[in-house]
Amino acid sequence: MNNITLAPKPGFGEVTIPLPSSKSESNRVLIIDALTEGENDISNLAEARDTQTMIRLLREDPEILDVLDAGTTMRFLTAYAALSNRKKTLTGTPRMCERPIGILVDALRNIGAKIKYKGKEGYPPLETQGFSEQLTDHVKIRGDVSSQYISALLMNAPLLPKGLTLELTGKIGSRTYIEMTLELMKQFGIQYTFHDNIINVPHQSYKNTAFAVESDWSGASYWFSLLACAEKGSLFLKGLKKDSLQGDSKVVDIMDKLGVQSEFTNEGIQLTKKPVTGLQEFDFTHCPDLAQTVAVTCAIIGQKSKFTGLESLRIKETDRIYALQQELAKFNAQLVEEENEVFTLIPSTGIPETVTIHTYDDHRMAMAFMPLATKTKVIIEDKEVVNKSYPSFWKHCELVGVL
Ligand SMILES: O=C(O)C1=C[C@@H](OP(=O)(O)O)[C@@H](O)[C@H](O)C1
Ligand SMILES: C=C(OP(=O)(O)O)C(=O)O
Repeated sequence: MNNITLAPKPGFGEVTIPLPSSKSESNRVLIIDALTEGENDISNLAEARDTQTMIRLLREDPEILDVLDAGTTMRFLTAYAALSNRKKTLTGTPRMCERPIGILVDALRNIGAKIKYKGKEGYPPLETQGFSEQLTDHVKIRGDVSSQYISALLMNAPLLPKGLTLELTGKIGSRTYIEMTLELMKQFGIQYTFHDNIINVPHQSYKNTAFAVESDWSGASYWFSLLACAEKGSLFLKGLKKDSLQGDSKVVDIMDKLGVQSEFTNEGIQLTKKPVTGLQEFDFTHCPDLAQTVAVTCAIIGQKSKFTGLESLRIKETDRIYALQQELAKFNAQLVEEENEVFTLIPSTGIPETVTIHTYDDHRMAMAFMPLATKTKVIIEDKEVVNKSYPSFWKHCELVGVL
């Protein structure tokens, strides 16, 4: 494994970070593009491996779709292949084959798709075996496991002969990602309604359009965190917009409490330091990808806080709760489960001279712990892990001098 060593760097001057494009937006517009007749003018697609994998699999159209470790690619391509009557095998990394997909497969089978598991029931690998007749236009689906199942169904819904009504049951998690899907569909000409827990998409066609993918707010979060942890500095993050499709733009409000002030300009967002405000409570139900960033920030800046909405973290690239607990402990911070799904983040009581961070095949573990370099020497195991969403991450670290 290829380690990377970050030099202690308490502060920096005024630095501009170019930022990558959003893989979530990219992977949606790629599926929508595949479902549109004619040509869309799509620009600024993400360099993320998850997106490059999606592009390659759609272009080369192989019999075996190996998505590697990309959750959206797995879920979106499963629904796409199943409902467009393509016979494909979908597989991925060993971890991908531990990430559940049964809720999506059950919904697709209810609609009329034939799907067979090739290993364990409810998990990849699986085979889509054809779709000849739509059996129903009303499907109930749990909203509390992964919104990606819902997004996957929604994007295909307009092309179903009878359209589709989804009734979401239970708590709805990652709702902002469902809204992102619907808003993008709308930009490509689709009409829908979403009231309470019912989403209705009538049968209709996607319209050709021009679309430029936005910069990635999840990737931006690490720079907010770096500034929160630094003694001094200011950062300009290019390409972020105030009215974003991405729920992770919530990082602006979260980091405002943790000592980072944001000011939007036409080109992006200017970050400066400000005082931290008291004991904090953070709910990650609709922005789960920010949890690691915020946990590490609080641990470093000495901010005790309460975390909820972490349920989906256990089925992501790794069990992110376990991974956080292990790695935070290396600099004497803790993420303690108090009662059912309520956690307390207890900040560091002392940072050792060198900390080595294990990344558990999870890009966000590597990136979230980078700001620890404001306090000490940090060795991050497996530098390539960031390629999943942010291949230029280490290059951007050079701009602030932690590398
Ligand atoms: O739809 C998407 O683009 C995503 C949805 C979220 O997953 P869940 O819906 O499984 O929480 C998020 O964690 C993931 O990084 C990207
Ligand atoms: C959870 C993530 O991705 P996915 O589920 O698409 O693999 C992520 O990028 O943090």
